[in-house]
Amino acid sequence: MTKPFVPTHPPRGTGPVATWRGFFGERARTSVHGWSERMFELPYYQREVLRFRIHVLLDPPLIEHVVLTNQANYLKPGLAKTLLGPVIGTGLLTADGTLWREQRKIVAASFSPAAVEKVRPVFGAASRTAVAEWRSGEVRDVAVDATRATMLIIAETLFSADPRLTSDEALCHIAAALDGISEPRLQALLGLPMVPLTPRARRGAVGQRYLRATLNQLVDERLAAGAGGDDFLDTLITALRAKFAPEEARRLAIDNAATFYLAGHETTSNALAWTLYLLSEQPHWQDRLAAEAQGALGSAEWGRAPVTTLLPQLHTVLQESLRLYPPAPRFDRQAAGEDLLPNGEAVRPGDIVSIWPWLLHRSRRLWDQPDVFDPDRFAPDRPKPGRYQYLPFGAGPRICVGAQFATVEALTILAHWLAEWRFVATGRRVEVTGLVTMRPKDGLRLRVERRS
Ligand code: HEM
Repeated sequence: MTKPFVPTHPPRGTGPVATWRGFFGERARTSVHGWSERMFELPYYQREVLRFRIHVLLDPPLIEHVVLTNQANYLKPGLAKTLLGPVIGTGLLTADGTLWREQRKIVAASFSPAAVEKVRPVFGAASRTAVAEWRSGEVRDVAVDATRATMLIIAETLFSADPRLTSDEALCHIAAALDGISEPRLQALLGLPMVPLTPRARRGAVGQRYLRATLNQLVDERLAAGAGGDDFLDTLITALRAKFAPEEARRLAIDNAATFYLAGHETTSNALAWTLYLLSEQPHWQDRLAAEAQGALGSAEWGRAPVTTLLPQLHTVLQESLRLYPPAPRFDRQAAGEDLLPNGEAVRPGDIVSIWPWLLHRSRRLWDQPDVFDPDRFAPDRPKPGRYQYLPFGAGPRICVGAQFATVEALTILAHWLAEWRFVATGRRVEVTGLVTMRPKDGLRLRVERRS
């Protein structure tokens, strides 16, 4: 019997956290920092932050009500639109109502299981490119390798590998753009002008301008060439032009190019990094998965059967990793009208409802030993967790449109890497950081050793 492994998580306090702490110090940098123990037990919690009343939903029936049953009343929050608007405009992630529905219909086909199967060879090739320069025995930041691999994959699968999206310069700008997105949130909350005040916010603004300008250029070039190709961007432009007036179609093409470029790589790269961290601490799991991956990659079924079937143990580990470190640790909605939650709490127009996979996935009411790494909880012979209890990809009609893409991509990359390489912890403490997505603080430095 091996000792239960409790992977890293931020310290927890005993009492409620003061609101101001959300704007200064570690909690302002790390959204999952400083939650009190109580929050991992409660089904519901209410707090006021500046002029907003926030309902934190920690019980599956409450979540089902908001994301499914009465979802028409719950929109993407105004604050998120203010912060993300300069980068992703009114693309799929931030749009509501009819504009959202039309865009979802347009992009759904590009992310269907059949479409994802078609791009699996790209995932394999990117996995091999990423390790080409690795030297056995060296210590590397594998979080950076994961980001590069997922970024190349998005650039290749969605934008036919345009070099303006894959250069080192692009990589730096995009990382800064993402990092700077939530920096001016106090200004946004107070309704003040969104002037970048901190160095991080200024770097973010430069990165965001670079991304928008590059995608503007890309879309205009595609439009000038007739957008007759069959990659994601050309398909998107053609479908948008069939539905919207030319100028709106052009703007939505740029908004969605930015949306998919940003939403489509950072989350998956964080999932990869957290999985490698967990495995570096659990060598016996790593050896099991290496054997499974070697068998799958060498079989005639690779490339034909679904990766989830060929890599059942790796799939349980990925699911457990997404439970412990959901790359999107929270997502919110804002009430359009009045409502009554199933627990009897009244919701007023403008209230925020906040859904926290980070808290929900570690709730002591819902999980057995929630802080322990135990991939077997996802084994096929065990009962599946409830639909609204485990939501790394969200739930309801707005569930992540890239969930299948991300799962197949992550499993493919991990299979290639684990089959050939051993990832060894260096003894350095790993900590969590991030406001919008959750990643290892200061990267993930691991020793990589070639398996003989
Ligand atoms: C492990 C990887 C990923 C995770 C954990 C993740 C997580 C999520 C979550 C939680 C949502 C729902 C947010 C909400 O309801 O407010 C979401 C939405 C979305 N995701 Fe992902 N995502 C991942 C990968 C991807 C990929 C690979 C793509 C695209 C290539 C993508 C594109 C999107 C888009 C466009 C939406 C908005 C969908 C809509 O509102 O209709 N994501 N994602």
